[in-house]
Amino acid sequence: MAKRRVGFCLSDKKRKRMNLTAFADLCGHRGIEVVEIDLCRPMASQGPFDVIVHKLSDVIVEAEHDSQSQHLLANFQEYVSTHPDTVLLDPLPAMTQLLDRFASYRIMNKLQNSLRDRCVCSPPYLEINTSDQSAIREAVERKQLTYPLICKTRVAHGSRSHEMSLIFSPAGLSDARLPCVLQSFVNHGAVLHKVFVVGEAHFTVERPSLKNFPLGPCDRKTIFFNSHEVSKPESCSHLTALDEKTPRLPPPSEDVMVALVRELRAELGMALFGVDVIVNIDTRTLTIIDINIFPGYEGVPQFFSSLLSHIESVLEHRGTVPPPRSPAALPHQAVL
Ligand SMILES: Nc1ncnc2c1ncn2[C@@H]1O[C@H](COP(=O)(O)OP(=O)(O)OP(=O)(O)O)[C@@H](O)[C@H]1O
Ligand SMILES: O=P(O)(O)O[C@H]1[C@H](O)[C@@H](O)[C@H](OP(=O)(O)O)[C@@H](OP(=O)(O)O)[C@H]1O
Ligand SMILES: [Mg+2]
Repeated sequence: MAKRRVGFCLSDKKRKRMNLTAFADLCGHRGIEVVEIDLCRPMASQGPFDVIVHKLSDVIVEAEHDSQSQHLLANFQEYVSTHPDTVLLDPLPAMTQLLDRFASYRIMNKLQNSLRDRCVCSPPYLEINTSDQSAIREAVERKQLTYPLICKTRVAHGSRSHEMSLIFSPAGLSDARLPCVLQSFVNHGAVLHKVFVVGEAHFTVERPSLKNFPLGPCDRKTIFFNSHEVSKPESCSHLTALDEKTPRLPPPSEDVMVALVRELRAELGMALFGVDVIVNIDTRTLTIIDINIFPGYEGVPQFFSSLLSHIESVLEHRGTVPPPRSPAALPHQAVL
């Protein structure tokens, strides 16, 4: 059989972090050649590719204002449109929607409707595009968002997207940096469950997370933080330190996780993504707070073998994959 070629299009940081060289060795033993794609050179001269695995989130975000990134992206898109048989992990429109929290929160909201009987939800939120303080206060009340609120940048990926804040009162709303989402903070005992999906497989790891806060407005100053300081495996922050008396909740049931991943996989039409969930300490409801494109899979020793199996399965079933559900049917959400 002719050698199959899989191109990888990753940032230097991502390539090193995932140890692509080690993965290429593993693939070599199965007759699959791994090629590192250089987006600065025409892609056609580096092909052909049976599959391309990529994380172009930084390039897509930069291409909004940077002509060099626009050229890199155009090079990629040109190859994709002229080689329709090449399978993309993942399709560009599917992953691009997750770059925008306005879009990904609509997906989370939709998911909570389809998984209602499984007691899965996502916290109420607002899309904020205006600096009109009275309009924001009014919308927070109308939508019955509860304080504290967590404020997240509209752009969901890249180095600037992890700067967040906790807002404790209507007066603190002026600290929100636009455009952003405001989301009700849910007490969850400082435990984050990161679900990492690779094709048909998924793995859950526990991470530190923000500690509990008293419910309701108070005159505390806004807390600014970087999400990577609180929810990486090595994170050790005063914002995650729980009172020792706080009881630990049992982990979410695997049945519910399976249902959640199945629904999300179909909804997104993606194979490499992560979903972050917490368990509400008052209602025990499984609460979705974030969906990530091609995450780090830290703490998942099966990542390489699962990725290889998925690539082999894609190669085997090429041309017979059902199309993803249309992203058009998302509920309307007022933007402020
Ligand atoms: N609604 C919420 N209620 C309680 N805690 C939350 C909520 N949303 C986020 N958090 C906390 O803030 C952290 C960062 O949130 P989020 O996952 O949305 O950020 P991110 O920058 O997109 O993270 P990632 O690195 O996974 O992409 C979470 O790990 C969790 O500790
Ligand atoms: O595996 P987890 O802990 O979920 O962390 C991921 C974050 O969720 C992603 O947001 C990071 O991607 P960006 O650097 O594109 O934001 C992603 O960066 P990476 O693409 O360099 O792996 C990871 O930091
Ligand atoms: Mg994220």
